Amino acid sequence: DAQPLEEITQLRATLDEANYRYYVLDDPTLTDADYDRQFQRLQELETEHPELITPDSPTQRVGAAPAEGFPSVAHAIPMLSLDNAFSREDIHAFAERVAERLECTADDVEFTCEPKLDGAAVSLVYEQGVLVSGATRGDGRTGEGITSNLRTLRSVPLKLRDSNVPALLEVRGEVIMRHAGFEALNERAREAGSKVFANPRNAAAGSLRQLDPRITAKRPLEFHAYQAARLEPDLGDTSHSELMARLATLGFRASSELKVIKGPQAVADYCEQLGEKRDGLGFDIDGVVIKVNDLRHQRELGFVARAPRWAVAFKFPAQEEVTT
Ligand SMILES: Cc1c[n+]2nc(N)[nH]c2nc1OC(C)C
Repeated sequence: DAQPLEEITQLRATLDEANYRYYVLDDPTLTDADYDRQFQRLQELETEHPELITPDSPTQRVGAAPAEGFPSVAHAIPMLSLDNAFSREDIHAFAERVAERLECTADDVEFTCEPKLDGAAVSLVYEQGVLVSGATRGDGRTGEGITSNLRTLRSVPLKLRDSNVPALLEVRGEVIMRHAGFEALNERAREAGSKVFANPRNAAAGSLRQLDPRITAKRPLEFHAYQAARLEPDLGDTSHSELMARLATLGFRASSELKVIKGPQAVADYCEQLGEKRDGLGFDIDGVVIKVNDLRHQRELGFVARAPRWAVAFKFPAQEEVTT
């Protein structure tokens, strides 16, 4: 086999693209049979030429070694919680507070609105475009290092897609389990007499904290990005919506429901509309995250002790728990 590296490189590119289209864009190109055939060919070549194996190869997603425990990981920037809003009045009050500090009117403030997914928040760190660390939120300042488990999620890129990758990128987002995957998992658990999960959020968090990545790999988990916490070199004075578009080109799922909206009235309308769509989404959300879009304004507004001044979560009434 004269040029194994050439065929290996081609197979990796094809499989990465197929992964991205299937698990990030929900728009598959390769058939499963085609994918499996090329995946097995790549495994064959890597077995014959182990010196050509790289950690970001699609064959390296699922490690075999169960972890003894998870190391503590200090978040470079704390993963804070959000203040809550429960009514149109609360949204207006938030917008007024922001406008006052920005010395403008509330109707001139540009917000982004996006669904607040009800899953497990995680942080992913990429250096020179390669995934080097993944951690749970933990207490906001320190989380658990679960890199091997997060590598098994097909919606977590092992290497960033774009040609000009940032030197450093920290992406934060939510790992969720869709209702269909949750029901199927609990059905299998009941049949096997093993642990049944109370809700998809617990199922996602529990699946991420499995010591054996081969178990995590079998769980129907998806990563949805919601913030670029660190980016070097940074994109200069940009906005949250532009950063999310950049994350999408780098290979992450970004919310299709993200909207740039001006003024509190239209924000409240978005919240009402999303509330009506809530039951048909196929996964749990517990509200809308409303952010000031302009990153300079976010920096000006900063944080109060435990939550940013520039963001608030609009919460929907708690849904009656599905008794499984
Ligand atoms: C805690 C959190 C949670 N979420 N969820 C979304 N969609 N965006 C978002 N942003 C967050 O925090 C940023 C405002 C930093």
